[in-house]
Amino acid sequence: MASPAKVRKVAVLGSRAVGKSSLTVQFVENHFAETYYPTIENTFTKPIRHPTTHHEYMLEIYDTAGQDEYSILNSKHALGIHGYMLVYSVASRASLEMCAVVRDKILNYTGMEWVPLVLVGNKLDLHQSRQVSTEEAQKLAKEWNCAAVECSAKLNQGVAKAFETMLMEIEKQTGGDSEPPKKGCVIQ
Ligand SMILES: Nc1nc2c(ncn2[C@@H]2O[C@H](COP(=O)(O)OP(=O)(O)OP(=O)(O)O)[C@@H](O)[C@H]2O)c(=O)[nH]1
Repeated sequence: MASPAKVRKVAVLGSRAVGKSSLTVQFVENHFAETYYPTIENTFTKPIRHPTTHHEYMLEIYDTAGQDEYSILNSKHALGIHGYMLVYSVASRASLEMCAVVRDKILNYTGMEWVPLVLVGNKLDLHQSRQVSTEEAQKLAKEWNCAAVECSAKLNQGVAKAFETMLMEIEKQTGGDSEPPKKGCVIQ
């Protein structure tokens, strides 16, 4: 009998209305809704294959309510999480700035200097109203030693790649170990 796929837990974080739910729903259920319903908290699961090792994993995706500078990162955002997708809209500079705030909170909360992280620029289809260039996001990702991707949940462009990149970032670090890194103390 085949051994069960390894579970990898991913939290999707970022400002309100950047498309966290749309991205997740497009990836898991292959559809897109124009109507905006603010998320409270949702969990999704989907099998995924590592693009280079071709090993199969089960992704557990935590779609969160949008964060702002006053949100407190709670244990649900950090406990047992293997990787973080920090989502911004390419049409909103403020939402990119929020990714930096959220990243600081993750590092503070986990006590880590580095965690597997993907900077995800969504709403790539909004060419006319772009406020964040690809180069700027890549530069930031380099500073943070993380990956950067751009996508459109609406057009289903780059969506699967965003999650595959997340898996690769996680596996780069765990090297196949199923436990997320532990350091410092995590207050519950
Ligand atoms: N043009 C465009 N609109 C998008 C895209 N992704 C999401 N949207 C729209 O943006 C709005 C917000 O999308 P959500 O997925 O609900 O955003 P969210 O980040 O989950 O929002 P919160 O739950 O409040 O944090 C909705 O009206 C979506 O239809 C995209 O790729 N392109």
